[in-house]
Amino acid sequence: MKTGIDAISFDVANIHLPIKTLAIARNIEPEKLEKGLGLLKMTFPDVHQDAIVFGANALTKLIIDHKINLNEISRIYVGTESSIDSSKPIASYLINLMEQKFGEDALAECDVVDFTFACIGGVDALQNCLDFVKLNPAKKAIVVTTDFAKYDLNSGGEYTQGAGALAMLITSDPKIIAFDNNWATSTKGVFDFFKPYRTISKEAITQNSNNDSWFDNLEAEIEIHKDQPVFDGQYSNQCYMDRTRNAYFSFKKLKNTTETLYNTWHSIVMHLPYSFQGRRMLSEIYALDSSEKIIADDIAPADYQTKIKEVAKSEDYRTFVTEKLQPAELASSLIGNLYTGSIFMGLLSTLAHFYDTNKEVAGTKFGFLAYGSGSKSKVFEGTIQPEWQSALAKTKLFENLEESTEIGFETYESLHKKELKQSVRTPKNEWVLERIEKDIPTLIGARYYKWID
Ligand SMILES: CC(=O)SCCNC(=O)CCNC(=O)[C@H](O)C(C)(C)COP(=O)(O)OP(=O)(O)OC[C@H]1O[C@@H](n2cnc3c(N)ncnc32)[C@H](O)[C@@H]1OP(=O)(O)O
Repeated sequence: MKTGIDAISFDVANIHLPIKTLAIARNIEPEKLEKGLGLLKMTFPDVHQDAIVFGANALTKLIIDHKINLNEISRIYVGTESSIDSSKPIASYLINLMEQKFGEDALAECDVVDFTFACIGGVDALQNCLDFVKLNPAKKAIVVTTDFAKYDLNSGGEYTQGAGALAMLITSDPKIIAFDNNWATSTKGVFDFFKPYRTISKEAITQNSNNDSWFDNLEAEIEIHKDQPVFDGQYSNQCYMDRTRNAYFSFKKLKNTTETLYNTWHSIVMHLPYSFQGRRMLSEIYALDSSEKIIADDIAPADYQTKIKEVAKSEDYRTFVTEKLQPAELASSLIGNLYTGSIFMGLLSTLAHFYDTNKEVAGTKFGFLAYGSGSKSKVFEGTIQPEWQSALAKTKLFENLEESTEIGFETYESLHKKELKQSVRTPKNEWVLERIEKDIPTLIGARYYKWID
């Protein structure tokens, strides 16, 4: 029996800052960001958008565009690292919004939950849903990945920001891709990137707030949770490389093959926190798994990294990147980081590219290398299904991204600081954040959303 993705929808922030504008404002060479990291545009949420809005929009599109009968949906599992609540999952908000749109009992018997493990939470949700459908072939599940990748102003992560969601229907008769049963995992507990609760004084908050009454009853010190992570960029890259390399070679063992695994994959889809992360991280695996022994067994440790860098610059590796990785990078360059959604956007970008260029890829195998900080990697593979093109006909990824509205640097900074009160774009056919309760004691912090026709 096959299990996999039957349909995909997405919603990304539809305003963006050109990366060149950010580079100039921050005194960074634009070529470093454009040619070194592959960044062109950075999407950013509008005033009325948050992770719940993106998730609800992607889910609503999936249900409407693919005429999904909600009685058939047994699970909605959400991958996210942008939760706004330690108790109530984003999945609970999504159910509430689907009830508003499709009827009070629309998903009354559906199991819903959030999965959090940095950027790999969506892959964890997918793996669970695939297992569920394998056991219950008549049932269907939906995986939603939704995030706002927000970094501090002036930080090394600032140029990798982005925001949006994907929703994927998982069935036992998938039209887009069927996943194989082998999944390899590599895990290690580290602090490369995380979003801890931090202690902050009431004085510091009130000094930075224009709404003092909100803080009147607070203690002198409180714990706050920031959207922005604490991270060590170069260390996070090292963890990414170590985990994916280990998972890749475990995957070879699972498959009991000595063949160069990446040669068996038509396309490679990796977690892309920025467009060129995959190509910068994969050169080591490319060299180690080569039949030509690019890296000799007796190489001195001091020469190892130099050799990997040489491989990354070689003509052979560049050709390999163009053929196998570049299609997944295209959307990332125009969006930025989607955290849990990045790997799935890579899949959609690859398929949308082949769709737009009329390339038939049915029957080919795609390899997936997922990563989440903290840290965990999963390697798995799937086969593209004969009906992938008809299943993607409505998606129009690149046409949609073309319609994004450019914003200037001042607008970006005021959105980042939450100072802007009026949306940049007038919402249409989408969910919006209406208000956050500030007064009723039993509802303080509750978020309310509405659908705008
Ligand atoms: C969240 C996760 O998924 S964990 C894994 C990734 N980590 C993150 O995303 C955390 C947040 N981001 C960050 O910390 C940073 O943005 C990082 C670590 C991703 C990048 O760090 P930076 O210090 O900005 O860049 P770094 O020095 O590593 O690389 C710059 C690249 O541009 C290249 N470059 C620099 N200047 C130029 C130029 N003028 N023209 C062309 N290329 C240039 C460099 O050669 C280098 O590429 P190479 O190593 O392939 O040769």
